[in-house]
Amino acid sequence: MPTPTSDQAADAQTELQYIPPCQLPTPWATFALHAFVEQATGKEHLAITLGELGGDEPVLARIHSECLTGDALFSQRCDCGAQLETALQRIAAEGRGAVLYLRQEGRGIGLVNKIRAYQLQEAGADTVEANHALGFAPDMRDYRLVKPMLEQLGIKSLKLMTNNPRKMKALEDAHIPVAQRMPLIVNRNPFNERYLGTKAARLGHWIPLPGEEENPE
Ligand SMILES: Nc1nc2c(ncn2[C@@H]2O[C@H](COP(=O)(O)OP(=O)(O)OP(=O)(O)O)[C@@H](O)[C@H]2O)c(=O)[nH]1
Ligand SMILES: [Zn+2]
Repeated sequence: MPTPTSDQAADAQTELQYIPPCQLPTPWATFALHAFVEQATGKEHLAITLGELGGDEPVLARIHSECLTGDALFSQRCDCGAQLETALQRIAAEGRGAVLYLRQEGRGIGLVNKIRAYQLQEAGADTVEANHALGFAPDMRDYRLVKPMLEQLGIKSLKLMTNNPRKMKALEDAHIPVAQRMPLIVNRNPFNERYLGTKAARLGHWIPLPGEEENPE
């Protein structure tokens, strides 16, 4: 039996079952909600889309990592909930776009471990040190699913809302065309000041420190 090539192996790992959309009415627009079931893990990923996504015009998009505490429980410890809301609002205003909602909670360490990491942060660690103390790399996320999800949706290239250089690099490595990066700096508050500062200083995020220019490009 022939040995699978690495491409075939990667395809097998990223095999996805596509579930066609239902409507998702929100305060800003009625989006289409698509699901993708990752066969290897059973994880249920989502795409929230608006408008006609085919064609050569880059699509306004956000690739969002699950953050139950921020996205659903209003946590002010991070900027995730506000980023998700702002992304949906901007897409509604443009009339066209997509949010890929990837189920990689806690930068890939899961919800329970994120709660443990938060406890360590309450005891003085920063977000990177807390991950290390729990035996994890600072960022365990994997963006290999993005390409097949975009292909299914007919999206050729992105105007990507992000401040994260690692995400940009991961997409480049996955040969996903990003025509433009759009900063998404929202909800700075006293509870997430240190977290955002650590993201800028230790994870390289393009987030200005207080007093710096908002758009570093
Ligand atoms: N392990 C860990 N995960 C966190 C922590 N705070 C937020 N997260 C997770 O971080 C992920 C969001 O990552 P971020 O780096 O904030 O943002 P990003 O989406 O990579 O970058 P942007 O596109 O610029 O927003 C979500 O999965 C959150 O659950 C934390 O202190 N520790
Ligand atoms: Zn968050």
